[in-house]
Amino acid sequence: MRSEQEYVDHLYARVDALRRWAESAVAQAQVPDGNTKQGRVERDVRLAERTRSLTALNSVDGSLCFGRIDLADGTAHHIGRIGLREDEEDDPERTPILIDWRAPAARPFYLATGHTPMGLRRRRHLTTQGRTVTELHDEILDLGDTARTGHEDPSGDTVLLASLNAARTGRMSDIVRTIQAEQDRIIRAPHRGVLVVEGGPGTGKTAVALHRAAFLLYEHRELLARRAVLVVGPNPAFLAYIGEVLPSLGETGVLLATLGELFPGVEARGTDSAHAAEVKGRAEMAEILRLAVRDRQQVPEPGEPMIIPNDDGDLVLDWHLADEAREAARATSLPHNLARPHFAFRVVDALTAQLVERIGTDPYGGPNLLGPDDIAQLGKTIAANPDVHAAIAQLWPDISPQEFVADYLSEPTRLSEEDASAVRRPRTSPADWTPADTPLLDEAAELLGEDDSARQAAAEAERQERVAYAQGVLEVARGSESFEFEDTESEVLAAHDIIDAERMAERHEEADHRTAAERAAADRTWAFGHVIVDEAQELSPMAWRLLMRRCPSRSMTLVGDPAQTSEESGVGSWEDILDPYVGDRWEHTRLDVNYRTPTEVMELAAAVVAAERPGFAPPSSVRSEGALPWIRQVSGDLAAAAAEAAAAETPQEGRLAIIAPRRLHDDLAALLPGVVAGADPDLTRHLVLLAPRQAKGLEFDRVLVVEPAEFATSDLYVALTRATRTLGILHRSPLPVGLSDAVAAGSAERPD
Ligand SMILES: Nc1ncnc2c1ncn2[C@@H]1O[C@H](COP(=O)(O)OP(=O)(O)OP(=O)(O)O)[C@@H](O)[C@H]1O
Repeated sequence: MRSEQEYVDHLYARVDALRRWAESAVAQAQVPDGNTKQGRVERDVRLAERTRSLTALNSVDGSLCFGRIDLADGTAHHIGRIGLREDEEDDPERTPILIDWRAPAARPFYLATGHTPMGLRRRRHLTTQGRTVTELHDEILDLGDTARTGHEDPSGDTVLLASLNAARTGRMSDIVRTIQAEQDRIIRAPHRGVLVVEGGPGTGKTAVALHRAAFLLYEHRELLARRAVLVVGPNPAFLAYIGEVLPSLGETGVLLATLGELFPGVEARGTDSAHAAEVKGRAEMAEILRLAVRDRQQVPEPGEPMIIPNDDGDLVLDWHLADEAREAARATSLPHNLARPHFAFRVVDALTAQLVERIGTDPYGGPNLLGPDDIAQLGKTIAANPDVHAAIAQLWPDISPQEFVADYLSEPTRLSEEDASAVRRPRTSPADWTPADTPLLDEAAELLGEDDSARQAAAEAERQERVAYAQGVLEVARGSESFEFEDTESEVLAAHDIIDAERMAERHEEADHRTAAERAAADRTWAFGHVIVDEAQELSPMAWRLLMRRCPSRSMTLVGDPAQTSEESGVGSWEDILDPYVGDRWEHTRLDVNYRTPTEVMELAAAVVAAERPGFAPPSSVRSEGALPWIRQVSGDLAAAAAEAAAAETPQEGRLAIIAPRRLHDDLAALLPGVVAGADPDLTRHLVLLAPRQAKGLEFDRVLVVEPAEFATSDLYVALTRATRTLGILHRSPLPVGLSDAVAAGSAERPD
């Protein structure tokens, strides 16, 4: 133990020295090398890299080193959260003193067995508290080796079980010390495309997905630090629950978001009925919206032309003229807003021709009397006529995605009356956007085209200002001549002239210090380097369209469990989800061991699904609590009985969740001091009140399920599998069949 403590002390001394260095390096990196663009870019890259190193160094305090492998050749490596080498001054060879858990050399720590020792003699787990080594657990992998350390762990899973038995904190922690072999294979899977990780409750899908993100960031740092990784989770409480895992592994280039947060500028906090969410999520919505956009490209009715007053004579915008302009604009295949100038151009052109024809016709049949200059002048007047603009805006309006979707939802088309009335929503404030609207907004943005002309114009004006300033400084202004971009000669001259001025102007540009993840969050068209989707079974076809747009490389990890699907719009099969995007070029993996739920609880939960799906195979639990779940029938006030049971169950350490139908929440919250009913539960409290769907992905030491007959089967399965220790059920209505059968079979206790 002493020599391990000395080794760990040495590692921390190195971390402290590196941290001091990184702190001053970050300060230095803020100053650019020279004032060139190259200098600034290098400064930004250095700053990002050093800030990342500092974050990683700061994150390791407390559990820097957790393992050691002794090889058959007599060498040993310590394994930790980061890689460390000796200081160059002390050791010119810079010998590695700690191996990053993600490095290939660390792999045997996770994979070696007595059967396949991978060159190892021994595997050691170090447990530390702060910087102090408190326990050692050794596994002998070379069975012929008779040397003993006195720290042998014959079962080999003491450290794993200690971590599984630890009281929960309301925040998920990393599993880097105890990643199991089947999980390690997924975390490090070399597959570059879509990897599906399927597994029952508690099999570590979320943990594995997050560690895979950390691994990929290590393996492909160059690309992923620039493009960022997106992690999509089902709701904000879940994101808060998993939010500390990647920072604890020293990773920051990750954006955690719910579907409702993936359309920048819109906060989708509203809720839909199950029916409305299902309709909005259907694949057909893409075509329906496409046609709805076409509906916004209108023409006057035949025989009912628009008459536009004009100084040189009224203009007649009739069906024929508008239809030709519309066909020409549509033929560009550009999105609606980007095709609009083509429509406008055609209309103005045709109206000009109309006027030229009317004014300039030679009564004696000769050629038109107007010359090119007259015609150009007429065209300019028409193009500047506000009534012409208004007519064009009426026929082919410039629309934002928000306006368009709000309009569509206020008068839905191409849906059955039943579906239309489920989604119909009067145009009100933006606070009404729901997560199921986000993919519709995204689809609309694609169909309409990014209307960033105002932003571009502002940026261009700013750039021109900087250029003008720089030009003044450089004294390259050409007398009184101002830049005219209308004729080629001045354009060539202007372009030539401003090259130096532009370089100069760049020096005045503000550098963008945001991280890739921050920039990605604000940019709808950002292409992420890798996308991880948790609870992937819940997403609708329309949501998949959005996510696939965010990941053109199709480098994705999708984790989920079809048996836990609760959303009506969720896509049932991986084939159905993926076929439209990657055909059959995706890989499927399974996790079959449940690390969360004790055997007794899992058995009861599995009975609920098996009642509907005979032959259902649940994951097998890695441990047992020795206590059967209890089920109690209440004849009086259910909320009062639940509050009483909760008070008796609330642990000193760890967390208790009451999972109850929403209709009981207000009554329960009134009876339980400090408990809040609401959409955004605080999971760090000792007692948490949740509706079944809010419990998705979460876990608690103890769980109390109230009135299970009111839950859909998949929701009940989720609720029953949240407990790491004990489960109790209270009900007034008769139990669902699966549960009553399980009680009859002796899988639960029935206390009086
Ligand atoms: N190798 C491991 N070492 C320690 N703990 C682990 C390991 N694998 C999983 N766990 C723990 O098991 C619990 C369940 O893991 P996780 O939430 O990732 O499962 P899941 O498959 O996503 O479950 P669900 O489908 O119910 O959301 C977590 O507390 C996690 O930390």
